[in-house]
Amino acid sequence: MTVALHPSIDNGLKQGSGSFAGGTLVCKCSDHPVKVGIKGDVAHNHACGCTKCWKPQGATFSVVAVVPRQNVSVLENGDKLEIVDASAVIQRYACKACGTHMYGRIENKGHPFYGLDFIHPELFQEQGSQAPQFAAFVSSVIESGVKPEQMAGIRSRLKEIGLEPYDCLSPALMDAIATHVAKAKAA
Ligand SMILES: N[C@@H](CCC(=O)N[C@@H](CS)C(=O)NCC(=O)O)C(=O)O
Ligand SMILES: [Zn+2]
Ligand SMILES: [Zn+2]
Repeated sequence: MTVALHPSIDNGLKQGSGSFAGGTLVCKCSDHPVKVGIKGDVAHNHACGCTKCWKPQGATFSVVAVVPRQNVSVLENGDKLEIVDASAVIQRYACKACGTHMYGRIENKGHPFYGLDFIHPELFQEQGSQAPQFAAFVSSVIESGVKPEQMAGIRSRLKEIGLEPYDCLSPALMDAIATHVAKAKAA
């Protein structure tokens, strides 16, 4: 049996249209779902193995991407949202009823990713947003109960579907973070 990573990638990556104009993220509630509007396409979409990012039932990885925070607006039933952990760097707004994380926001203006919100593209009603580009925090899945001996199979399945596995973020994002830190130190 192949390793289950996440339902939206287990049958292979679905490439984005390249011209996704944005759409609406909808939580899992059948009654009064939370709806969040997103303008434009997502960026840096990736699978994340960390314990903090929301995953659907049975998934080993989260699929998460960023959008400019000004492109995010709560459209309906925002009273159902609560911050999962106010002390986390990323404040994740989840539906109190179904637990789905609708967006994550960084309030620390000095953070390298300040200005970007984290969202889960699988919650779009619409098709065509950017496909995942890589897998991050892969070793962290062990913290959720994956056995270390399963890791070789997980990494090889990620590579097979075209997601290079990293145990932190991708080199491009790690370089962007380090560049931000170096500039802040020099200032
Ligand atoms: N090994 C840790 C890693 C957590 C972590 O650092 N997650 C990254 C990727 S989402 C992060 O930026 N977290 C900031 C936050 O969760 O606020 C875990 O799995 O809990
Ligand atoms: Zn809900
Ligand atoms: Zn994560």
